[in-house]
Amino acid sequence: MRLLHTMLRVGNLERSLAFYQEVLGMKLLRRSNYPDGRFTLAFVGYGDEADQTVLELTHNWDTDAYELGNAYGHIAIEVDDAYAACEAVRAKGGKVTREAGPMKHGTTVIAFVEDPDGYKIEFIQKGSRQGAHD
Ligand SMILES: C[C@@H](O)C(=O)SC[C@H](NC(=O)CC[C@H](N)C(=O)O)C(=O)NCC(=O)O
Ligand code: NI
Repeated sequence: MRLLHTMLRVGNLERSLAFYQEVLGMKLLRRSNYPDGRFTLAFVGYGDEADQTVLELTHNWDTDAYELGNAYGHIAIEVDDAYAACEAVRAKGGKVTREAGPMKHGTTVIAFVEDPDGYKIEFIQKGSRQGAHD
């Protein structure tokens, strides 16, 4: 078995596709409209679904916003340099909600940004994990 995708409901698909492609550098892998169900699915990621876990952005045509609640955590992306990744996101108009640096109570270098719907996305700096727990 392997992880195939994480599904996120988004309020505005074009806005989300612009963010995931232009700000986070993902590729639009496929997109399908389901007129009978009045929704569109768009799969985005850093490589083919045959060997990479991807995001499934779900746009319900009649819903333009969601309550994310307090249970959702984040999606994590590995980056070479979390500090530089945050600067790049800012330069492209993205929102950094937690600056890069060692995580609280641990050593892994992380940062958080938010997507247009408010979903948190974690940057984890490659090779920064030293602690046994993190
Ligand atoms: C290792 C990396 O993938 C993490 O996500 S750890 C990030 C860390 N998580 C927590 O603290 C979880 C417990 C917390 N009470 C919760 O429910 O979110 C985190 O968010 N650290 C914050 C920071 O600023 O370092
Ligand atoms: Ni995490």
